[in-house]
Amino acid sequence: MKLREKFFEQNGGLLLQQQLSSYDEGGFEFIKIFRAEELELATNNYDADCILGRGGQGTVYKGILPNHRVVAIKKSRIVDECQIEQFINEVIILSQINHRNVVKLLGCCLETEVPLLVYEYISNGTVFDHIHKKHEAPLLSWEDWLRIATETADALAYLHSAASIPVIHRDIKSANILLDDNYAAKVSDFGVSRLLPMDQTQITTLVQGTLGYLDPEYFHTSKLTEKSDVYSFGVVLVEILTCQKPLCFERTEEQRNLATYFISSMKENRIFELIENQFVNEGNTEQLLTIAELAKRCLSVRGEERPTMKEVSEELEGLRRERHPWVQPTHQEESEHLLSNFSDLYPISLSDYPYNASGQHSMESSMTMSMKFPR
Ligand SMILES: Nc1ncnc2c1ncn2[C@@H]1O[C@H](COP(=O)(O)OP(=O)(O)OP(=O)(O)O)[C@@H](O)[C@H]1O
Repeated sequence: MKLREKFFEQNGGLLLQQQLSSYDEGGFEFIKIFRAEELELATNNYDADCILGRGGQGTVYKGILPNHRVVAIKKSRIVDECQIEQFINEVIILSQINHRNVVKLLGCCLETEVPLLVYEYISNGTVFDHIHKKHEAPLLSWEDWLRIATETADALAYLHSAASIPVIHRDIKSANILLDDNYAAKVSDFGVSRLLPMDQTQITTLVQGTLGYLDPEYFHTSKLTEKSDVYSFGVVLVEILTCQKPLCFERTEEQRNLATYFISSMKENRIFELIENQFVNEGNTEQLLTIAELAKRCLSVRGEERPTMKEVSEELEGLRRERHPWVQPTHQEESEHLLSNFSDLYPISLSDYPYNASGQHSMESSMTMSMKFPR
């Protein structure tokens, strides 16, 4: 067997072909299979100067194809079975999705030692960088942030209900929302996303996600529903409103987890102490309060009390359409410690959720999880 064919098989090529044909007859047609040489040429042989970023799954390079199209190429880290699964998963999910606020997968390459994914290039970095690296560029206006939040909510509403098979993203965070030339939001990183069969409203899974954004109910029960993305989106909303990181060990214990700190500030009518000054100065305090209320509902401990992403997106869209009475001015700790803190912060009574779908006690499954630390 030729080396290319060996890698193709090793990289899950056959599995991918098989999976794609079982989901959607046309899915694979939109995805180009790149030759290894094409991508080597595009990235000047994966030159370090072309690196756009690094994530849990691997390194992302900027590349230029012979037709001058600029692309982002994700090169998986040393391959193990779990990463191959995440890789195939991302191809399958993204091949089903077509939305202006979801990053487009253009193709993949399987004939190399590690699999490669080729996306449209999104030029303006991540929401995380824009919020937390204010020294590098001025903070966008509140109006821009409201639009970015609305676009993200719209993409999630689409994933949950309008895509051919509902998709739960499972790792919504500001670092996974990219911004294009016009600062339009593009949801990315579908490595741990799940397709939700139509006849199932929840599935039991290994808990995946990023601390600070992770739905406490899902954390305790391992039962995955769309409402976990609603929770994580709520954290992103609070992150935008306050320009603070979801988890920060430099803050006092009661302020460490932004979501809980935000909720307690709401209860004590101290929310304007937390909201970014620039947004307050821009003038629409009523709108900021409405968004804070919406974020609070997204962060409800019980998933069933959270709104759907469709409701969230409609509410945000409604706010955007309102006429504005203002003018827009031109360390890492031990994971066990973290997880026990997380349980303390969200004291859900486990007796409320004693069993998961397979009848096991939910604690059992919440012991096995794949958790990321926010960068
Ligand atoms: N389509 C793209 N266009 C431009 N830059 C991108 C693109 N996709 C990813 N990046 C950059 O590469 C970085 C890492 O990408 P990504 O988060 O998808 O990798 P990952 O390995 O899946 O990470 P994670 O740990 O979140 O799973 C991003 O933070 C971003 O800076």
